[in-house]
Amino acid sequence: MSEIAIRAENIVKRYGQKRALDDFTIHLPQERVVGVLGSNGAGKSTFFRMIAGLIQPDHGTIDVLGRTPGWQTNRDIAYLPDRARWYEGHTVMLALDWAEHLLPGFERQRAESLISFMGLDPEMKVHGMSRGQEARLMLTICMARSVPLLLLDEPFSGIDLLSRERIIEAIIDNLSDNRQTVLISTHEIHESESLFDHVVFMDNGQVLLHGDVEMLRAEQGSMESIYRTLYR
Ligand SMILES: Nc1ncnc2c1ncn2[C@@H]1O[C@H](COP(=O)(O)OP(=O)(O)OP(=O)(O)O)[C@@H](O)[C@H]1O
Repeated sequence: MSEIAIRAENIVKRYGQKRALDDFTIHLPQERVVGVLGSNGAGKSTFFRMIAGLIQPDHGTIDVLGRTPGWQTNRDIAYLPDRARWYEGHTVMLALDWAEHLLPGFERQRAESLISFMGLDPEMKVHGMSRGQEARLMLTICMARSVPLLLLDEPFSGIDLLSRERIIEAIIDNLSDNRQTVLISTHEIHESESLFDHVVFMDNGQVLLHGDVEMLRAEQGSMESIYRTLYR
């Protein structure tokens, strides 16, 4: 039995009347690639923000790598948020300089080879980038960090099919030589299905189903067909 990376017990998180997480309980294994799946508003980003220590539960407990999330745990987490902020005038290279100075575990050489794999021009200005180029840069900055936990919130949203495939290839390549736990939230189940070792299906702030992909596949079919059945 593998170790637990994230342990959430009976979490409630409210925004006004809305319960973004509602008695949410999950234990996620270490050193696996976990797909966090669910329709719009299911609570995926709320869960990720809580793991990153950006928001606190109103009720329940969460521990991440054995500790309560907060500024102390953040050096062990590379978080790809659903939106980016860049410095005015930064180029791709300057963004890497910034990351190298500020982000614990950032490996410059790995970042540079990912930049070329992702087809990004190092001199390109970050403010003029397309959504797909920006997503590739954000992902590069996350994946170049040698940290135990990677949180990728919607890394494929708004990205064309070929870029998506390239990103998935980069994630798989990057993982083979790393002992990281990776959480990926996505709606793009069809293309990303091959990535996951473990999946969590969420709805209305709760867990509908979760488990080891091989086992679920043997019992119930592809993740895509399970998704279609669950959210019909
Ligand atoms: N800061 C906020 N203020 C008010 N409501 C919020 C806030 N953040 C999330 N919510 C609400 O909580 C619920 C869960 O949102 P969340 O962003 O976690 O879902 P999600 O599964 O990531 O959705 P999506 O796939 O659309 O990104 C939604 O109903 C959303 O409107």
